[in-house]
Amino acid sequence: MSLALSLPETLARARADLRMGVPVVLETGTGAAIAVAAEGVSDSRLADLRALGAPYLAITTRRAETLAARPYDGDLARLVVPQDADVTWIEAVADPADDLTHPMKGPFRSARGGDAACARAAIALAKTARLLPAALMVDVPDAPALAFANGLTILPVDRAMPLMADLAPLADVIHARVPLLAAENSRVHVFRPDDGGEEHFAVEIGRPDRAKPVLARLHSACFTGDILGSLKCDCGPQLNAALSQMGEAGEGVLLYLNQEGRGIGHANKMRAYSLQDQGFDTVEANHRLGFEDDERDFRIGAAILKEMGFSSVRLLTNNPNKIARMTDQGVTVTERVPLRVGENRYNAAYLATKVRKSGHLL
Ligand SMILES: Nc1nc2c(ncn2[C@@H]2O[C@H](COP(=O)(O)OP(=O)(O)OP(=O)(O)O)[C@@H](O)[C@H]2O)c(=O)[nH]1
Ligand SMILES: [Zn+2]
Repeated sequence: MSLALSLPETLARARADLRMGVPVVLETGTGAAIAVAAEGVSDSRLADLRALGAPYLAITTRRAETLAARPYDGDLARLVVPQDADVTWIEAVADPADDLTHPMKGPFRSARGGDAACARAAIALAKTARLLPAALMVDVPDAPALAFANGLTILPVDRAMPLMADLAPLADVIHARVPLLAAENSRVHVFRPDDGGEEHFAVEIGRPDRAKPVLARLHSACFTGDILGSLKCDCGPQLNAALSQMGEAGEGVLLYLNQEGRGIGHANKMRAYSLQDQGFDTVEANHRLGFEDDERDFRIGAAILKEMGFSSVRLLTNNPNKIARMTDQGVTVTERVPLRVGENRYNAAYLATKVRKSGHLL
């Protein structure tokens, strides 16, 4: 018997550590580093890291582009933290909130050469923890000793990265009848991934015939639009229209995927909204934060559909990327059913940006 943690368990713990501001030790076969999330880093943590060596800040190339810093590592840059830099410097590099009022003055010095695998893993972890994609790090020679002496999680990067890239298996934990305003004969299913990540929901309306294409919607969580009735997007009206359409047809399946803010998490979506108040559009705001414009993983939607026995769909969407991703994953899209509702004076520019930059269909 062994009580040692499995790799998925260690990964889940590392993610939780980063969210709490706790350092994580990352190890490859040839090197190791200690990392903390840049978001909310404290003076004492910075001092702890300085005591171990020369700290650097790993950021994505998207963020580096805004800062005019050199990304020598392809998808990321490792910025050398100047001797006199304090936590406000780290926050200002990681978070674009004050880019316009207090532009960061470079030149930034990027590390070149060496292995960026630990930095890449730290950024991937920060993203899955729904934090800003930036990590304060120091290379350390004796990672196991450091982790053991301080009770820190130690993550083997070479095995963790493929695991993070894989789709975590999802289990249909429970389903129960929930009569909805739009459709009384409805059931809600809860799907739980085995990596400790977010649960997702499926609303099954009626008893759709698994042998025929089902009217389906892949809805991404939008707290502001779905719950608060925000006028900045079209999510709430789309959710209600999709459910009504399925109710009228007597059957359908709506997946409620907990990928808030196109997969960047709610705090980051609010950061993006704050940048939009400064004049950036939805795509530019994501990029300034260091994210791609869409960080969602649509394999989850396809996996849930298949798990429920659906292999072909009539998909309610204006997003051709969703159709492509379903097709890639072996779900046949027999028809695109347009879903254009809820345009108003606050979201007109947002919807136009999605058509212009994200390929959305009118
Ligand atoms: N990052 C970010 N996310 C946003 C913004 N506005 C809305 N969202 C999120 O975008 C997602 C909207 O997803 P969907 O309704 O599936 O929209 P879509 O990809 O345009 O596809 P269709 O609606 O199917 O055409 C939700 O997760 C929202 O929280 C924004 O300005 N920035
Ligand atoms: Zn929305």
